Amino acid sequence: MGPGGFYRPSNRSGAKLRLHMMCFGRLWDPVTKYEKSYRSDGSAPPPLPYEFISLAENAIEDAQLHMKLLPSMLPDICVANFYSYGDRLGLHQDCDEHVGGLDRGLPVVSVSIGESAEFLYGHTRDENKLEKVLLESGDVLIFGGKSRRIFHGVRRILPPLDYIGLSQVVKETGLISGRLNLTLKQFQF
Ligand SMILES: O=C(O)CCC(=O)C(=O)O
Ligand SMILES: [Fe+2]
Repeated sequence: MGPGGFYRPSNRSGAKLRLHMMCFGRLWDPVTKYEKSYRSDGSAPPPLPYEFISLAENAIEDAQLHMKLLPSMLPDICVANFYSYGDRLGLHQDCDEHVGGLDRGLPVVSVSIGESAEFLYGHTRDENKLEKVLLESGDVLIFGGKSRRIFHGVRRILPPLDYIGLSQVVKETGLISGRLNLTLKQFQF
């Protein structure tokens, strides 16, 4: 893709991540975190689409019906990750946002579209003690409150489904085979 589109970022060691990424609303990068406004290709992130904001707000409102203690959150950043079959994301915490928001447990809203993923999470880095959940197309995962700093990662993307097995949303958007994840967060606090 051209400037500002999906790219493979590098981590501190210089190794490329096993996924493609782009940001909306605000720039985040594994090395420079939230420090820069422009990518090395000179591009600034496109604004956060209104539809992304309302999706996150609606998801949180729905979750609050079941979990009254879950704080509200107004997203100002979306990290979009695209995983091809064979891609993955190592264990990490999302903790580069403003510490005030982290301490208050402002939730992360994570939307999955396309192929399914094995998502690991827990309060430890020890892979053997982590929980596993299958994230399928259309799933919305929320982690906030005391779980805002959980370790998490994508262990693997499941093999591509045949066309009939793909969800309506994937057929309608013409998404190529793979998994799109939208992670919505509030940086500013
Ligand atoms: O793809 C996912 O489900 C997780 C993405 C993620 O954890 C991140 O971008 O920080
Ligand atoms: Fe994350």
